[in-house]
Amino acid sequence: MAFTFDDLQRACQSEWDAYIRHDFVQQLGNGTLAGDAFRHYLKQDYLFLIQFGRAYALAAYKSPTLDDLRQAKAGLEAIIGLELGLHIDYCRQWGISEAELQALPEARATMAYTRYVLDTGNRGDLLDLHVALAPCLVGYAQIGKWLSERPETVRGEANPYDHWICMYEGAEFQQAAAAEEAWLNRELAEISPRRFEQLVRIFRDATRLEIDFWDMGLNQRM
Ligand SMILES: Cc1ncc(CN)c(N)n1
Repeated sequence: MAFTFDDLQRACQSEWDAYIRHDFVQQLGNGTLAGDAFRHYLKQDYLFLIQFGRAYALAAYKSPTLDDLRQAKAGLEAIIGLELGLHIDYCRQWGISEAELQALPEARATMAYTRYVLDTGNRGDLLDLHVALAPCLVGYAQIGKWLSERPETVRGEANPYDHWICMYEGAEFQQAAAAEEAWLNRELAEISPRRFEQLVRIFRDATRLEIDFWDMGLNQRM
């Protein structure tokens, strides 16, 4: 049997749905999310993206083939080149300067998630690391698509979070996530059922940590 990314998602469907359709996401789509909750999330996400940049750099270091190395570089570009650049501009529009971002302390949820991924990558192999990274890239692409398709989502100037939705539903982010999913599908096709179960555990844990990250934003917890 050849496993795929969809099998990973199905194995953790309840956690995956709780992540993709989290209250934070729904309120953001409806335009009703409290501004302070969004600002808290934005600040922590800056710190998150820097650590995830390191994780993709670790994936590059662990890549045995040129194809693997190119995939790690594409992930690094999506996070550091595309997303973090837009993020810094976006923070400025929300009254948060780059100097303020650089001086921020990390919330516990940020530390827990990012260090879990780095630790998984350090002690495991390249596939363990990409599976731990998948909820980030593939998950936000699904969130962007889900928000753009659901009828309750408020679009345009009536929603202060419309730019955020545009970033994740946009072609560049969607293509980066599709490339990551394709890489995962090639690797998952080769593994045994026992190895798949090990990867399900990693995927579930990373997805649960994404849920905690949304909770942290909603509750403005440090
Ligand atoms: C917490 C989190 N997870 C995922 C993404 C999308 N790269 C993000 N910006 N922040």
